[in-house]
Amino acid sequence: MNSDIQSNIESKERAVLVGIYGDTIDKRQAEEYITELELLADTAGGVTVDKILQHKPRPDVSTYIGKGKLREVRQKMKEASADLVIFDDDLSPTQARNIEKATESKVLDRSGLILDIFASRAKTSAAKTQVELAQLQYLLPRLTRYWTHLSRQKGGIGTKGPGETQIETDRRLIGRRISVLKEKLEKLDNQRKVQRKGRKDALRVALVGYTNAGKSSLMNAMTDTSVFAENRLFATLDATVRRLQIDQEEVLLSDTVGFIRKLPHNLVESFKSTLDEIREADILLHVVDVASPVKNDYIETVNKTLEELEVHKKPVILVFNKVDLLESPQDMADVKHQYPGAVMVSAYRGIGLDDISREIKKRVESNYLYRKIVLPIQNYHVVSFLHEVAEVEEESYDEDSIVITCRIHEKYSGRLDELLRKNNASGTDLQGANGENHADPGNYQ
Ligand SMILES: Nc1nc2c(ncn2[C@@H]2O[C@H](COP(=O)(O)OP(=O)(O)OP(=O)(O)O)[C@@H](O)[C@H]2O)c(=O)[nH]1
Ligand SMILES: [Mg+2]
Repeated sequence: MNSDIQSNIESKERAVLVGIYGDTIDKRQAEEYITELELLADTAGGVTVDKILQHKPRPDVSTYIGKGKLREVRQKMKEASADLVIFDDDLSPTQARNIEKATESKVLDRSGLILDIFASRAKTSAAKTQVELAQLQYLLPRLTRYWTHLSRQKGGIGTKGPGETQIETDRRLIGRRISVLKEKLEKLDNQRKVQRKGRKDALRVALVGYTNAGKSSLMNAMTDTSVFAENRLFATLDATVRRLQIDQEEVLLSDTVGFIRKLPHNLVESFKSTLDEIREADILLHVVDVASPVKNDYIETVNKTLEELEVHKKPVILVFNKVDLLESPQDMADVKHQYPGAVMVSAYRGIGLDDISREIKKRVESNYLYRKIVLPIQNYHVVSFLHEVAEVEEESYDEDSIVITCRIHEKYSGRLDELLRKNNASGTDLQGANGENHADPGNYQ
């Protein structure tokens, strides 16, 4: 065997995972969550040697699990020669300190682990800056001698990112570093805004979903490109945008960072620019791993995150990916029954991709209005605005007016109405794309 690989395996940190269940989550969910934590630990380069679940309706304020259970954890860690203990929840700085004292080993919580993965995965300057900011904000309240000292000196999981010297310096320095990073992010954000202006007219579609659902794979399948995808969590940290043509419609498809249960709050904040892709999208494709036994939980987590981002009112197309993994046609029928509007696809096999395009088209059509605009003559800037943003179908001029019939996206309605108001013009809604007749809301004479 290659000696590098050998040493890599040997150097893997051994982790014991700990979680609780009771009031808010039942045992089955807790088991799924701790399996997810195992995958997170694996993604971070660790190996899980034991998993411990305790029935405990509410976490203990000072030690999270009970004192007796903590002794058991310590014992099991010794037996399994574990290097660290990872909790499937966020620990308060006090809890973390107490647990560390009691177990005499490195302690990590869910946020710390996720931050560590993000740190090792960040490639671009923006992602690196965002992760460092989130890490420092996470670290600041935990910056006490004992905990930091022990955790940091041992190296390994939970210690990637800002180096030892930075962390050991006093809070003021970290505070200053935080402002510098924030400034840097603001600059990057402005640059992105400028870039985005150039593409404002195309339809914007964003892939969102739980981590590992197959968003990047779907992006690749739909656009015939190769965006990094793998069976580990958080393969994608930066938004990638690709062009796509659906009939005549030009579509910009963006891949985004995956969501996860209890995504650290400051991490969500610091990924603002990535999440702007979602905020600015016209349509969201919510990708779900259809083969997961906890897909309903995933859907719920994603919906909650979308709500937190205040984008839940956007049109969403639910896309069940990985249908190739379903064992029977009945499984497929069950999902269809539970989620009637959803699209069933396989990024691997290229199944159902046309259905996604068809759904996108359907949503787009329902967003267009047919309008007849009557303008006093010489209002050429209104004419050129219409030519810029709408599909002009008829245009006629006589001595005192210009009459234009056009198909216009509803997102321009506000701007158009304002222009009409300012210019003493009138706009009549003709027929919506869905065949309804609309009353005339826009006579501004
Ligand atoms: N069987 C099967 N596996 C798939 C399919 N699509 C994606 N996968 C696998 O699922 C895993 C995750 O895929 P990604 O495309 O990286 O998922 P993602 O949603 O972009 O994940 P993050 O970027 O980590 O949030 C990879 O191992 C893919 O190969 C599919 O249609 N069928
Ligand atoms: Mg991805």
